[in-house]
Amino acid sequence: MGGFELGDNQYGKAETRLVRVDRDGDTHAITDLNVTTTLAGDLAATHLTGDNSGVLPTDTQKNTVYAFARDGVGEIEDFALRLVRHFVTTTAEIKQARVRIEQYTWDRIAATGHSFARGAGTRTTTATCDGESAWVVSGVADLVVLNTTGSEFHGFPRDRYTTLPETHDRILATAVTANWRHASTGRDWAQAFAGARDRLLTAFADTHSRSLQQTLHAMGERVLEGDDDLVEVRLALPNKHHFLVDLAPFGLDNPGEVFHAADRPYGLIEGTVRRSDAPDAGLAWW
Ligand SMILES: O=c1[nH]c(=O)c2[nH]c(=O)[nH]c2[nH]1
Repeated sequence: MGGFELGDNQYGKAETRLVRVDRDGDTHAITDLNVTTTLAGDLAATHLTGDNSGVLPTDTQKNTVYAFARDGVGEIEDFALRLVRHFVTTTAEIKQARVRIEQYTWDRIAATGHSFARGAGTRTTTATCDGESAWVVSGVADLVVLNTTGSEFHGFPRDRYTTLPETHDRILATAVTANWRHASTGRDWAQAFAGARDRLLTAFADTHSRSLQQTLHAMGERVLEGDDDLVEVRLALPNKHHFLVDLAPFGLDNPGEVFHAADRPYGLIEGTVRRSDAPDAGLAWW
């Protein structure tokens, strides 16, 4: 029986979610990245003896991504190059570095200089029938939107477990799931969808938000206001938290530019807006 030997190995920080905001007066730009760093080199010691003297922590790799973003990101190729060159030149044992970056592209929502949508979302519908009547619900899922300003959250109750600071200016981001109930079963569905989606986007963008709940209601009202055939809209809005990264440990300030786009947990805000004289929903929501 032979012995064992250490084979290929590498390590790093997967999926550091970085959002950078560049503010030029009232016109903002966002760079939204998913960054994975991978390092390899003379790392036998940690595997065989637990000697970590050559192991640049994955936490440090994540911090480096955020700290480098303080100087601006630019093209992702340049940002990735800056990082790999840094990693192979600062820790002697690290001989190879790989930085993979996914960049999520956002479109501007025309209403403001600080509102963005990531993709068009997914169009959805549910039709139901009980043998006599039929109902149609249409909607959109995964319509990801973000405001870089125009969002506050304060005035909430505090108890011994409350740590959340009051904020008068935060990033507000959500992935909209919205479903609207039609009164009729025959109409120009494509036009109705385009209109409702557009009104969701503009209401999100031009509502100065004091809570996501308030924004939800404004979006629901806007959907109904623009289309007499729509009688009820149900919305589910995850609050996709963006936390300002503390760059002070690296001697850097962070005036609202570099954010950690957190994945979980998230606030989940749900609500319905309906016309006071909406007809009975029947099986519409079944
Ligand atoms: O818009 C918000 N609504 C909340 O209910 C809430 N709760 C929280 O922690 N942050 C926020 N933000």
